[in-house]
Amino acid sequence: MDAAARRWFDSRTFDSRNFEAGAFDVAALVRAKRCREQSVSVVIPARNEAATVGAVVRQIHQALVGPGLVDELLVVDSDSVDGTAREAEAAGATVFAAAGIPTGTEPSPGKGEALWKSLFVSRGDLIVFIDADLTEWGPHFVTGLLGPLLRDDATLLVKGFYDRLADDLPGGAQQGQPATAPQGGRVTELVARPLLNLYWPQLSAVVQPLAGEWAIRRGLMESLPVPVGYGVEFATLTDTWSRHGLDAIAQVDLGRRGHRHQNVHDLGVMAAEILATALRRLPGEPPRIAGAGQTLQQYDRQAPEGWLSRRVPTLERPAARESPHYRPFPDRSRMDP
Ligand SMILES: O=c1ccn([C@@H]2O[C@H](COP(=O)(O)OP(=O)(O)O[C@H]3O[C@H](CO)[C@@H](O)[C@H](O)[C@H]3O)[C@@H](O)[C@H]2O)c(=O)[nH]1
Ligand SMILES: O=C(O)[C@H](O)COP(=O)(O)O
Repeated sequence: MDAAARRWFDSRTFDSRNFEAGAFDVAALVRAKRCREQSVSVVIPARNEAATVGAVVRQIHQALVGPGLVDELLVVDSDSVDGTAREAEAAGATVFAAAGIPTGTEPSPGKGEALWKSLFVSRGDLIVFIDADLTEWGPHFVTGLLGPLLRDDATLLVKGFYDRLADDLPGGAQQGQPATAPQGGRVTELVARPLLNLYWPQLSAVVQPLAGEWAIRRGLMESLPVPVGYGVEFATLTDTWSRHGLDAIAQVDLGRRGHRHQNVHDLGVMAAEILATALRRLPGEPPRIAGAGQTLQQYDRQAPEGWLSRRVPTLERPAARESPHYRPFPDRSRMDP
């Protein structure tokens, strides 16, 4: 392993269960938050997650909003056509439709778009992103991610990591038996990790570079360009490293994580988005993405004429703080009790 990556792993990896006794405890985090005059937003991007978003919101609401750790709990509804917004609201979230958030830009579908737009409607100094499709997880995801940010001002970005459950893949849990090996994270293992090892070896010790559970200081997030699609995690990680160095990043072991798996054709589109995000960031003249590269052709016997033509979103939003629609300073008066 790259020596810098190894040193980083040894010094910047934490465990949400035993990070210095009490440091992940809700009461201790609330004290640290108040002492540092920080406010916290939890943002959950959700596209057609009616089946799971309610439980995710409810658990965070019950465990962390009441005690005062999370100041606002937002769901950004990313063009859902199911009852996502209704479920999220009933569980206690404030819901914004991504397409309705005024940013002066033409709406574009995608997860990155939802995260970028959340900056325009949230107020926290610290922002925690949590996926809406989680099936095995807990509120310690949020406390774990906040711990390093509330402990050390030099930490700007915290990535979660975990064993990724994949019950239906080889090595996954079968018939009630625990998994022999976590086999989840196909795009992570087949695309993101090889890319990082080849071109960003300093980041090769980030255990889950694509984790959808991460926390970031607003001052950093508002300064970064954001791919509208699934490139958002890869971009945030590599851009934070190139602008602020390795020690601005920390990672936290959150245990185990289960989520809804996408099929391999859908993951193909995600992989293409991550490749486009990475190619754009390679040193030197960025290779042009040909017009036709914006679609991915996938063979499918059932499709008309045998081929699916999938759009690959490669658009990136400029740093939010460059937008005249962006309010740069959180309105703390509305957040502190
Ligand atoms: O257009 C979209 C697509 C997804 N989502 C939401 O984003 C989250 C993650 O999306 P998902 O389709 O579940 O992604 P995964 O297959 O789980 O992909 C992994 O890898 C992605 C690429 O890095 C990350 O963005 C994900 O968070 C991470 O879990 C979920 O809450 C989705 O509802 C949106 O809000 N808008
Ligand atoms: O992060 C990933 O690699 C994708 O979310 C795919 O995950 P899965 O293989 O566990 O479905």
